[in-house]
Amino acid sequence: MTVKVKICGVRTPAILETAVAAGADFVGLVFFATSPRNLGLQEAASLVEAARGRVATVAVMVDPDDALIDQVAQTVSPDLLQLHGHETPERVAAIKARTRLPVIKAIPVAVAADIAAADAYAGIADEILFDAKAAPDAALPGGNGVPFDWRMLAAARPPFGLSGGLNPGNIAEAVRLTGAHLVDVSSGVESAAGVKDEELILRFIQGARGATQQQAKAS
Ligand SMILES: O=C(O)c1ccccc1N[C@@H]1O[C@H](COP(=O)(O)O)[C@@H](O)[C@H]1O
Repeated sequence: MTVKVKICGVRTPAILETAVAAGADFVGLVFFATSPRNLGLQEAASLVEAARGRVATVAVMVDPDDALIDQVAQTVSPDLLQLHGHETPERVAAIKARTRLPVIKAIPVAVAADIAAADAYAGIADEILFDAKAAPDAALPGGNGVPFDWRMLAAARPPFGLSGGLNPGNIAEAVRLTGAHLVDVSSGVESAAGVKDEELILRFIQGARGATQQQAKAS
């Protein structure tokens, strides 16, 4: 199994090129006003145009209303959507029907019981992404660079994605321990909030690929 890698919070053409050259499968474009990775619609549309056919683009949104969904779908035209808020299964289904785009649904995890929340999205979300639940006083619902205890994912139904505090130093262990088929990183490949680092992106993707090979040998 080859682990898919998503580099989230891409904001510049140069970092898009780094992610493509390093072999990323997905790049994430964030639409969340208070995030240091937030993008305007036109900036994002330019990045999607440059990415088309080379790496899949994911629009990351948090409890978006229909107006934002329509603006992103029509102006930016990403390949997928990532819903990172409190979207119910019904809302996810409605957004999919409205946009005809595949949806990644983030499930926040703090305690083992949180894993079961994913079940309600079976057959609705195209991908489940287990992410660390943000602290109540956190400014962002995601993208905080904080991991959760991956051992809780023993109760998760594969396939699933993993995010939250991943970085070049822990990605190999994360893949080996969880068996995630998709890994998603933002803070862990940044030199400062919202500033992606080319070297960290390269090392992260190499670490994910290396872990895949070891896992394949062991099975
Ligand atoms: O990255 C952001 O700014 C962001 C804002 C709002 C919702 C989600 C966001 N990012 C997602 O958060 C996780 C974990 O990120 P990190 O690696 O711990 O920094 C990841 O799925 C991002 O797509």
